[in-house]
Amino acid sequence: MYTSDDEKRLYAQAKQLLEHDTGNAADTVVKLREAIIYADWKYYVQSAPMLADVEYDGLFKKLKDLEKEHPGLVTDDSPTQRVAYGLSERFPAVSHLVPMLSLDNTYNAGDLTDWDRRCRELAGVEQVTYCVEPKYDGASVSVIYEDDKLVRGATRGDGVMGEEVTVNVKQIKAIPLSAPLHKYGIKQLEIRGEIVIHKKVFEEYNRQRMANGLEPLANPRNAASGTLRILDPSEVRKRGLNAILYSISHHTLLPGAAEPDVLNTHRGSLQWLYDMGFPAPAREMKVCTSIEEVIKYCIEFEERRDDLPFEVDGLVIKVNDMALQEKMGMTSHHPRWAVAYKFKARQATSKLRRVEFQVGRVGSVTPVAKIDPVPIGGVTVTSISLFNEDVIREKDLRIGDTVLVERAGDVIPYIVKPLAELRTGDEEPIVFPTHCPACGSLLERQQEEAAWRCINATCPVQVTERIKHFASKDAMDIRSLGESNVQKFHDSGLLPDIPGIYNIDWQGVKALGGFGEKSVTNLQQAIEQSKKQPLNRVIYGLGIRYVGETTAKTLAAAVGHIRDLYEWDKERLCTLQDVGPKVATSVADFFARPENKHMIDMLDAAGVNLVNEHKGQQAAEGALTGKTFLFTGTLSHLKRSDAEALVEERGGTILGSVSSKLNFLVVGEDAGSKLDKAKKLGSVNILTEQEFMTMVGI
Ligand SMILES: NC(=O)c1ccc[n+]([C@@H]2O[C@H](COP(=O)([O-])OP(=O)(O)OC[C@H]3O[C@@H](n4cnc5c(N)ncnc54)[C@H](O)[C@@H]3O)[C@@H](O)[C@H]2O)c1
Ligand SMILES: [Zn+2]
Repeated sequence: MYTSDDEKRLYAQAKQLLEHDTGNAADTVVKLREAIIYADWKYYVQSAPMLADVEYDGLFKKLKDLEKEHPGLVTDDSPTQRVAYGLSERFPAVSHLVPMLSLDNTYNAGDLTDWDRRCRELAGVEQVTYCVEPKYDGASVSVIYEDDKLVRGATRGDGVMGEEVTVNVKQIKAIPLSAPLHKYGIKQLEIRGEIVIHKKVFEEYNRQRMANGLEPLANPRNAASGTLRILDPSEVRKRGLNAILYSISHHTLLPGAAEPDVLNTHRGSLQWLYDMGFPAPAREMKVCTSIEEVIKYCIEFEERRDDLPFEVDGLVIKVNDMALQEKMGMTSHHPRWAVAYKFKARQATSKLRRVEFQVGRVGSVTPVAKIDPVPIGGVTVTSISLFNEDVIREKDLRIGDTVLVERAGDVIPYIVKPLAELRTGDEEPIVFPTHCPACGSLLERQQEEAAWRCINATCPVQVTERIKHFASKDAMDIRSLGESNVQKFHDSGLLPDIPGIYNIDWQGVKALGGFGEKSVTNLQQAIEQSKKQPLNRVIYGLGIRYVGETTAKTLAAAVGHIRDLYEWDKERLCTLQDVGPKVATSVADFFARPENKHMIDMLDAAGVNLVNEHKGQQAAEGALTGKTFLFTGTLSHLKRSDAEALVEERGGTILGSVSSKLNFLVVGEDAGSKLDKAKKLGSVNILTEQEFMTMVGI
């Protein structure tokens, strides 16, 4: 449909339209339409989005605004006049009882306030009650029940006609095959919802695809919509789809029956569906009586988005009163009584300019992509780790490529893929160095390892990285000795190695300039204090390969003095919890090396604590040993990370999800599906935050 030259031109056109307005409205409208139609094709037909969602929405809004200003420029085939894309010829087409529309979008508090004002004007009331619910990122579906039986399931298709996928919908266990509708006087009921795929199921599915040499799917949405349209229902069943049914779009009554009251409000209808066994978001929904409350909830919810089992790309705000909804009506594109509040974008495109190779503290060489700065999810991204050479090869990345970048929540940004269709032929391969960029030693790669390593123990970059790690927050926590100070001191010969921290020539520091009396005193104090840190922090700070904070705690707990570890061989180390052969080998090698023993002697001489006074007391102290915990919802007294630390300090373990292995679920405000699941299991002890605090004695 599009040649590769077309694709390049349209991509450039879209980017240009986003950046500046061309003067001529008629011309801009044509260009916007062209770009949007192309983006739609990439997104819906090819499932390979070319633009980030915000960019697409930005183009769409520009077109809408221009058309509003110049109504004469609106054409019938403008994307603003279309409901949606997405009909294939694989399944029979069926008409929806009520069109399945899109949603209008908002991105910030200001947009929401404007929308609220328009709502109140349209509704002709002073105050509107809203229901706020998650905007599930999956594939929309419409299901119809008649005479208590599920009779039809359909995709959204073009909004008017959808694909009939009843057999596949019946494979989804969350969707009841029957419901007692007659009891409420209902003959026919059409419900709208979203077919979703659990994040964990999605990850597993992608792992399998990759194991079979297939490219992983970009997101759970594509996985859900793809699966719904598979021709083999038994395959659909295997994929573990889930569903959320979030609104009643149509109903007819049995002859003589009265309209059930529950259908007077959106909230009432969701509760009713939920009580009948439908997967309605009755628990996840919040009723708000003002837009300020809506805004507050939206902001809070966005922070928790990553805790949810499903992908959520925003919230949907709906007018609660059904009579008002009716009164407000819809445009050809979206209902006027609902709006989406979209979370910060997680994807964007940028150009890969070059790749730098960075040496880490254990000598592994990591390729880091330098891209044109691009804002994603509230931060500007310029550098992205590419992990290792294999990742570069698998993704077939080249210098000069346009790349799709994603940054999800706290997760570090990564390159999803290059947009190969935009290549001009001038792209260049990424050449991995054969020698260490810091010291020039020949790099080595062990067979079972992904990374190339510099094995020169005195490699200058490795040395500074090790010092930085030792001083870092989770290790010795020497606050004033940040990364830039370490670098500065090392470069001036004042900080040759880790023990050197305790032997800094302060006159030399003062001579460097930039350090006042006060900052030197602060630094000295921070260094002095670090001498008292517990042994596990020292062990973690030494930067032994594969020894993270947890393993460092295990090692420290097992000995009375760090030198005791000199006597531990691999077999004995393997008897410790969570220590496998790989970790054991690394630990044993570390403590066998004379230079490391020398370093420990130096730390000892400097007065750094190397003993564990609590050896043997661990069991007594570990009041929660063997117990598992999980926190959900918003805690009001404790920070989540502090609460988790309280459990771990007492020997307990934090789990990632609710399962039969979970002993205690601590529930904060607005707890969601985890609480429901725990209640369902019945074996989990549910605690309030206060009960938890009493339990741990604070
Ligand atoms: N990146 C691109 O190139 C590109 C191209 C085309 C479209 N898009 C994206 O797709 C969007 C348009 O897609 P759309 O028309 O599906 O609209 P949408 O994704 O903005 O919202 C509408 C959909 O939200 C879903 N939804 C989830 N939870 C819901 C709930 N609780 N209540 C009501 N609806 C809920 C429904 O399936 C509904 O169809 C654009 O805004 C854009 O972000 C991106
Ligand atoms: Zn080196």
